[in-house]
Amino acid sequence: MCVLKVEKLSLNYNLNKKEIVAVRDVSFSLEKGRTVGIFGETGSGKSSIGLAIMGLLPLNSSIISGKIIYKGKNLLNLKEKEINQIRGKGIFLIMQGGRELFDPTLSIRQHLEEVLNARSQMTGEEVAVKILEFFEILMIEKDVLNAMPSELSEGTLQKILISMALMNKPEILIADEPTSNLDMINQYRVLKEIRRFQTRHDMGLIFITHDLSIIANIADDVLVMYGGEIVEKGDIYKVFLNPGHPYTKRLLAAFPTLDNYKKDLEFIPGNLPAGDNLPTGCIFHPRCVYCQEKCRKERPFLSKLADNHYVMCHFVNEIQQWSDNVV
Ligand SMILES: Nc1ncnc2c1ncn2[C@@H]1O[C@H](COP(=O)(O)OP(=O)(O)OP(=O)(O)O)[C@@H](O)[C@H]1O
Repeated sequence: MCVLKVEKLSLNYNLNKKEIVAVRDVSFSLEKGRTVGIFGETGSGKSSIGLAIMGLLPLNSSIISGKIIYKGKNLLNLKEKEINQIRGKGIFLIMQGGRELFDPTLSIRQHLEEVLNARSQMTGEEVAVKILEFFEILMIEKDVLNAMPSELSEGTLQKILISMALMNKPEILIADEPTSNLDMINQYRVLKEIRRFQTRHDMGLIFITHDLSIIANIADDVLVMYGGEIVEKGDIYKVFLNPGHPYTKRLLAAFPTLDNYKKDLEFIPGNLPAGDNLPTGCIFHPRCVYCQEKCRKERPFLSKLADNHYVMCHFVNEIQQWSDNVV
């Protein structure tokens, strides 16, 4: 069952009188109990999508077009009071940058009690038991409860944010780089716990990251973003095993594995285009080894490569046949 549908979302930022294109024509849907992984380099528009869903975009942003449908309503048309009722229990966002999200004058215990008391009828004792359950699973020391945010590391704060999110039992969790400050062991624990929780509560998960290995580990479907656009999307196995877009192909070729250990890794020359100076035609054409005249002039649209596998490239079928040693 579909729990969230994003349709042709486009949004810009205005900075020093310049229009910065952050997201262009992004569409996807999230099913109950499933995970959509949003992958992209820094600045490719991932966080802006999460903020748009939550109605938390900054004042210098503007939605150019699109819809975000949740329980039959377009979230983009809701008043602040209405969207406030959805935030937390309906859709919960774990944002990047843990420390700023905590009130420096409140202890961790006060933060967590606030979350649990606001959302349930639990007694003080039940709240304490619940908090300690999550702490144990996520390997957080009990003493942390009485600490102030300034006394804790970024990694611990990140794990506390994740506990807060899961305690809320949201229908949809948007996790924006939730494990970026954690070491491998903690990352593994947190991902495992999120997945366990997801299965138990049938939670829809949107997982935003620039780490391909995490996407491979957690996502059912993946959106590969480049310069604000989805250049490839679909079933994780199809995209990873048979990438259709030249950008995805290069990314996966640059992914370190034991097989290519110590070999020169492939890289993509050039940089992500600036949002106020997007290339004409295909957004990836200045960096594409397969670039043709048409790519410089015409913007491609997502076309179907297979069931639940779409690629935004004029020459997707030809590239599959062209010599692989170009990549
Ligand atoms: N408040 C803002 N004002 C102006 N431009 C912004 C603002 N927030 C984001 N941008 C620009 O919008 C584009 C998309 O940014 P966004 O943060 O959504 O990307 P991202 O893929 O999430 O990056 P990261 O992984 O670094 O968080 C970038 O060009 C970014 O510089």
